[in-house]
Amino acid sequence: MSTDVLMIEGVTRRFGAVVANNQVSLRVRAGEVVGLLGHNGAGKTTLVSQVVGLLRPDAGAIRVGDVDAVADPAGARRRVALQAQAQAPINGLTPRTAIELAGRIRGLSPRRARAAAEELAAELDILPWFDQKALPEGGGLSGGVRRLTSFAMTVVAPTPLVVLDEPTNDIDASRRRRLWDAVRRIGDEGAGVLLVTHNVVEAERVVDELVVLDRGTVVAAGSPASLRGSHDTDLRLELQLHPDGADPSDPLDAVPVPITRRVRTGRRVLLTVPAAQAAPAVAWATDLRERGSLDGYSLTPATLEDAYLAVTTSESADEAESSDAPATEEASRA
Ligand SMILES: Nc1ncnc2c1ncn2[C@@H]1O[C@H](COP(=O)(O)OP(=O)(O)OP(=O)(O)O)[C@@H](O)[C@H]1O
Repeated sequence: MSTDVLMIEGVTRRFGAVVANNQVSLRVRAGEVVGLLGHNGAGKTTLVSQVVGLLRPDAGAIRVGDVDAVADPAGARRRVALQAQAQAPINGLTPRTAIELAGRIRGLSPRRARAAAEELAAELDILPWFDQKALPEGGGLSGGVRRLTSFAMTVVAPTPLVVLDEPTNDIDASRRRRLWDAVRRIGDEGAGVLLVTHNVVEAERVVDELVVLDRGTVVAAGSPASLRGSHDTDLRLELQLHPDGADPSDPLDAVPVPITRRVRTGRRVLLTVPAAQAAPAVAWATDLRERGSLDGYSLTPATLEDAYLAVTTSESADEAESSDAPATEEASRA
């Protein structure tokens, strides 16, 4: 028997002229955490909506376990726990009640639901607000505590497939770390997890596989190590520009070492440099900083984020709307 808890094959979905998903294929096996990465509007939520039966694909197949999710969306839905991108409607409830209720709806006994809610609240560090009511218009509980409560509601009972759509939005750094650890634990306990996120750097710690969507199409897929792959011998030289934004690496000819990639986000410029060029690159950046042409710089190994930028950044980066997406990118000069 296949251990696939989710199999997506050749899924295409259009909205008028927009091809939101174009021949997308991916699979999630039991015990595996698969990250789905992509810029704003890449088609991630459209894909998730089809997995849970909220949208029908124009073409392609989706199976959740042994169920054909296109023919039997209700049957598929019973095998999926979804944390949607929108906050769960919990006004009038405390996190304790909301998580227990979700557990009861998913078939836990009252005793087991109570115990599971308390364990999750401790794991996610939300006990200080556990008995505090969510009030209308965002009152009573912060956005981060609401998001963590939604996550706990999603994972309170075992489900073959867990789909998390941007679960870390609004959450502070220390609780994000707890949430990532909980995601990994849920996979290790046997669920398949499809994790939609913008957070490439943090997701790398917990995912087994990554699928990168760019304008509806899968442009890369594989383990974090294999995606970093060819970039292992590259270094990242990050320049911090002055507030006036003057960029000493523009034009690229001004840089005395070969640059394989240049991406600018605000006052940050990421230059990908071959490892063999580390010494002249540092000498150049040090000189610029001493002359006051830079606020600072750092030289580090290339990361998964660099690999991600390499596959998603087009020469006309006009879709780059998100704050963590590149603003501009220049072509290579290897
Ligand atoms: N109901 C809809 N009607 C028309 N166009 C839509 C609809 N839903 C999504 N789209 C379009 O489909 C494309 C993919 O959108 P989608 O929300 O799936 O992207 P996303 O990767 O989830 O983005 P984000 O990271 O911003 O949530 C976008 O161009 C979007 O404008």
